[in-house]
Amino acid sequence: MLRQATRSCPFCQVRSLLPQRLPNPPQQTRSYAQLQKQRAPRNAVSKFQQRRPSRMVLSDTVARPPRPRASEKPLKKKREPFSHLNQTKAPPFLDQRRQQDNTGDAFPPQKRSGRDGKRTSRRTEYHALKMQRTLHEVPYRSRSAIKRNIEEVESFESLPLMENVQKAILDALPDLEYRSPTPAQRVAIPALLGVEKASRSRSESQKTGIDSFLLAAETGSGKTLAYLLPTIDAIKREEIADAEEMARAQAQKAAIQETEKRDDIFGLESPPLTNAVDPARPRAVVLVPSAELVAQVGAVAKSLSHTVKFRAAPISAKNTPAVIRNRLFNENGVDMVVTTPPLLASIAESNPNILSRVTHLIVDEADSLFDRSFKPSTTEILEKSAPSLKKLVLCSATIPRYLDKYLAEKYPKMNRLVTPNLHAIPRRVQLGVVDVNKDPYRGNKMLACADTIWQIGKASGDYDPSDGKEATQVKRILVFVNERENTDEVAKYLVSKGIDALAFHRDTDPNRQAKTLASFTGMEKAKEATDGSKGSVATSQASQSTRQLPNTKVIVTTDLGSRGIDTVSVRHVILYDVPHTTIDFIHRLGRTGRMGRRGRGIVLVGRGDRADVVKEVKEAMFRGEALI
Ligand SMILES: Nc1ncnc2c1ncn2[C@@H]1O[C@H](COP(=O)(O)OP(=O)(O)OP(=O)(O)O)[C@@H](O)[C@H]1O
Repeated sequence: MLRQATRSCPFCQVRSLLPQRLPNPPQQTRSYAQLQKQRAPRNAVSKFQQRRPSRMVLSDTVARPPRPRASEKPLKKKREPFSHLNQTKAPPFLDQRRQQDNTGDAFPPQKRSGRDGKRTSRRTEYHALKMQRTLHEVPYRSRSAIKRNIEEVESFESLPLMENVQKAILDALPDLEYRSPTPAQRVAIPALLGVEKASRSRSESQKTGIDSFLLAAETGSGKTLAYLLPTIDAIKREEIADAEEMARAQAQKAAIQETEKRDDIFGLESPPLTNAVDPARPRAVVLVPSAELVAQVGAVAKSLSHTVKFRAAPISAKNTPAVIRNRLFNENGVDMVVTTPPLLASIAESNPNILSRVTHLIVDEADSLFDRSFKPSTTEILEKSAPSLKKLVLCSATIPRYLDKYLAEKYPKMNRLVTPNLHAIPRRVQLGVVDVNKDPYRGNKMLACADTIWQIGKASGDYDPSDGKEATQVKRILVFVNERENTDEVAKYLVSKGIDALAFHRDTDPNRQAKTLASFTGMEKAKEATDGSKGSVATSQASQSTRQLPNTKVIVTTDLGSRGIDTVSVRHVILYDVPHTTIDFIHRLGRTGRMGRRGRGIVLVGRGDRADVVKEVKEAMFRGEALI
């Protein structure tokens, strides 16, 4: 009993009262803090951490070139909490700094961090987000340097793009009176055109013949044009160079034939040279993860091709074999193919020549395309196109650590093009939180979701700062759930509450999908304005309910709807489930507030949801900081 009492009370000093024969257990001498540690070891992980998919973690070194290998760098001593005490010699860096600094002040007022020991401004610590370890940190010093550099690019005219490519920009951005490049475009276009060719990249291209780029920029920042414009410019220049080369070769051949003909009077006349194009051998390939993105990027490429005159072939598994064949094996040839990796890899198996002329390979949404499901087909295409490849561009709004690590190993000299706001959600997007556990919902999330949609729908028209006028009458709301199985269930419930809602997932009927998305991506907007139709797909479903919410359309979707889709008309995003990672937060909230517009995200926090994570995301958004 006595021993038990002493064990349970760490401060108890009655150990000496114990009889000698009882062995003195070592833990009795430990402090309370030590006992606490013993109960909850430092490296213990919470249930949430155990469940967290370890690969979905954002990299904190996107902007930096990879570290030297272990064999190249000196071994660093591990830092213990009290390791700075009991030292008999000042560390060498302290001596050096003291020598440099005449004041002798060895400890600057600001926190020093980063591998290079440069001064960074003190930023807020996000503990819950740190547990998720999902966000990238670009030092604020680097962000300012990038900002200063991109300020020099004021307009598209100042970029060395070909004249007709400059003109084509008007076709790609038709509704805008004043067009200036976005930060992503200011960073990427000069680098991809070779104006700001980093020395690292140059030395690599001399070795391998491939210039590799990683374009990491926030959602809705115009990455599509950032890679399409320089690619189209390059393939047009190649085309001109090839035509000149061909003309020269033909002239040479004709001259040789002429002399041979003069010398050989009995020889047969050789057949005339044909200028037939080689079908299905594109110069550029754009890889994207979904058929919806194929259609979207294909539409931008097509809009540019009206002025520049090049042939773009968007092909996906949603097209019929006949359509794919016609687009790919066009008798006039094809310059750019926009597709998904599995489809192109399967075509390349039966037609190995298809990748034999590719000089530009763009991997959009690179974090998805280098994830487990797409990686085999993406790398296969990369390997097959390597002999002719000149430029490899990887592009994404989020760079997880597994991708950063993979790229550092595979392309150590990769040119990293990062925008100042990477991994931050724009401040013009507000985040609201609905506590589902409170009245009137009392844990009923579906009710909370329906009520939130009704409140948005009934509110008077939003003011659209980009238009300078009242926003469109129809309000479009995206609801994100974590599991695909829940999309139908939630959509059904919303319909029963008089809301025009649709589930959008991989198995949705393609025609219905296309129609629904068109209304959210702004393609149907013009039609609506002219014929006054609401373009609703689910109106008939909604009409079953007695009370109807007018002029509001809702799509209930998963990550499928969060990747790359340019939902310009969406002003409200509801996060029905708290996203598992900050990567998902960025992509889902990234569907609103695109390209300078304002937006609102609403998170429904129920039982078991990480309210602490939501709180820190909200704080980071308010401060305009990266979600680290
Ligand atoms: N320079 C510009 N000025 C105004 N609008 C632009 C400009 N460049 C692109 N846009 C528009 O911005 C919107 C978003 O572009 P885009 O889809 O390329 O973004 P993104 O960076 O790829 O987004 P995400 O990461 O979500 O895929 C599009 O509607 C596009 O037309």
